[in-house]
Amino acid sequence: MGQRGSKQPEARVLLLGLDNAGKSTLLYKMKHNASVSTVPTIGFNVEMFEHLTDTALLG
Ligand SMILES: Nc1nc2c(ncn2[C@@H]2O[C@H](COP(=O)(O)OP(=O)(O)OP(=O)(O)O)[C@@H](O)[C@H]2O)c(=O)[nH]1
Ligand SMILES: [Mg+2]
Repeated sequence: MGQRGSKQPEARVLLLGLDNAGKSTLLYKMKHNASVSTVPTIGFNVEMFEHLTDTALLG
């Protein structure tokens, strides 16, 4: 994610929520742009992905 010199900003995002809230579903939807079936997460999920942002919105 984010090569050196890239103008695309990097961010580390912590996604917190109650059990069964849809955290994993949202994570994999953003990563793969697809709806995936999930099982309850033991521990935590860590994923890296690129997501184009509208830099104008970021200032
Ligand atoms: N109706 C509806 N169901 C959703 C939505 N997002 C997720 N679900 C369903 O909610 C259930 C739990 O989703 P997960 O993504 O596994 O939830 P989680 O927060 O990761 O759960 P834990 O890992 O157990 O904490 C699954 O059956 C999903 O299909 C949504 O936006 N709408
Ligand atoms: Mg989960």
